[in-house]
Amino acid sequence: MARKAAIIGGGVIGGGWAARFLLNGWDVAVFDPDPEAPRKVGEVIANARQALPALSDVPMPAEGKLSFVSTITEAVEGSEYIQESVSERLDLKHRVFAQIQQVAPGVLIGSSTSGFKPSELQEKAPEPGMIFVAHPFNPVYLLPLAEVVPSPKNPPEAIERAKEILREIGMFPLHVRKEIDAHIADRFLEAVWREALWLVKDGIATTEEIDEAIRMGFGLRWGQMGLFETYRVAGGEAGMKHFMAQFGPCLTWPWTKLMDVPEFNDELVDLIAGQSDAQSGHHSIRELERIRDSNLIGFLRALKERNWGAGKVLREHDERKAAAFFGATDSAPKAAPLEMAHMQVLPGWIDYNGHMTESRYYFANSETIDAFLRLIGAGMDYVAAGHSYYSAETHIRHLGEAKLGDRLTGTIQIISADEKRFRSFVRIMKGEDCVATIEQLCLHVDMAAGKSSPASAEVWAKLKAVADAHANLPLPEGAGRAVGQRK
Ligand SMILES: NC(=O)C1=CN([C@@H]2O[C@H](COP(=O)(O)OP(=O)(O)OC[C@H]3O[C@@H](n4cnc5c(N)ncnc54)[C@H](O)[C@@H]3O)[C@@H](O)[C@H]2O)C=CC1
Ligand SMILES: C[N+](C)(C)CC(=O)CC(=O)[O-]
Repeated sequence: MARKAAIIGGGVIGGGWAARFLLNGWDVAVFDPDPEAPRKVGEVIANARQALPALSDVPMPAEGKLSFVSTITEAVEGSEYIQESVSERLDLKHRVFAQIQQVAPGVLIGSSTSGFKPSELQEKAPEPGMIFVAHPFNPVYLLPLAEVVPSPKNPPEAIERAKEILREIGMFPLHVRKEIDAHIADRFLEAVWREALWLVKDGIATTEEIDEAIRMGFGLRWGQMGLFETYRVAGGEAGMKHFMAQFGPCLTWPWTKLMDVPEFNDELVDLIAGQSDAQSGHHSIRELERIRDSNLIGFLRALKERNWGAGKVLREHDERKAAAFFGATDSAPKAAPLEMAHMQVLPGWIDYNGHMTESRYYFANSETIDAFLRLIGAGMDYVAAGHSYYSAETHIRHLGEAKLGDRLTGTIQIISADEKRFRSFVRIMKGEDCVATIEQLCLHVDMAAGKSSPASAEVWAKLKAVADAHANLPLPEGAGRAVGQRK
């Protein structure tokens, strides 16, 4: 049976949490008194369905069941985990915790609060030890960070359990050891935000110029190395000490107005909102969300390729999903092609006919097969130990066109398999359209001996599990075709 999470508060952040749990196979019950909440959450989930699977190189678990309920009691009933994401007001959060704990004693309650300390959230609660901060980042379904902030009242084992649940849904729980207003990351964001407000208010820069200063430079650096590692490199061969010596004196120069906050009034709001409208008002918020998500996917996939930073978290999550895929009987392979690879058509893939060049279809097949090989345990470790699968024969059919920027998905169906070989049928999908099929025979090889050999028992068991499940599928249209054969 699927595990259940309750999401209390279905706004921007609650919707993101709902999507993350749901797409990782949990049932989700959302409670929010706003009658618009189901629509809003639905739109966030629709975006997430386009985005999150594109980060995965193993089949996603079957989506959980989503329900919108009319009471907190219904939401938390049977829930293993509760995430509170109501508006940022302490009195409201206290009321919500009291209602939850009346009916769900002993259940973990993470709060999305951007700034309240856990000891503040726990005041007057019947079970303070079950309430802690789990502060996410928008979009919650793509960004892995969740700052987990306990107070001394939280039993360490409860916090460890919460961190494990967050890992299971692909997040990176950062344990904040000492509670502090606004945790770690929001202190940072607040500092940058205040500085930016000053720059606009003082007429130094527009909202657009500030955004360019971030996204054309240090914003790109931060996404992959953070602050300290970046500055260490900036110190040159002499490293961090040299960097500090060179830039330390700036600390006493007027390089920041941090503690001096601009007066928050209508004039400031109009100034910022007006410039922001001029900068980005030609896009709807949903459009901006989709642009943001697609950029993040490209960026995160590049990091995943390098097994670096947030990309490492994605790989670890894939490993967990792969283990679950062959583990529990209810998540065993199903009689359906497996969605294995996600790609985007890049400029270098386009030929003189203005569409994706033929060699890239072979590449797309390789991406799909390689992901499948990793899934069945025949990834790079297996190769390093001297065994691999080699391609023996391939037949590509071009059925449609892929153009620059198109997002493609590679699915695989195993037509037949034994200990020494498998015959696969890969479909390269552009949305609902199949733009190409690639049929291939792969042979298992002992690389030192240079000849075919039976796969290891573990690899064969997994390959057989998929082949057995796919044996119930009809033979794909086009399988076994020869070049030039009439339909
Ligand atoms: N928006 C952001 O960028 C981030 C916000 N957060 C935090 O997440 C929490 C939620 O923020 P947002 O989603 O941005 O706000 P939001 O305004 O989009 O959503 C808040 C939701 O809470 C609902 N709500 C109000 N009273 C409720 C109650 N008694 N029971 C259930 N739902 C109730 C509202 O109807 C609304 O849909 C806040 O604590 C915020 O600090 C955390 C990370 C980022
Ligand atoms: C602006 N904010 C304080 C609500 C931001 C966050 O809490 C995190 C984020 O997603 O930027």
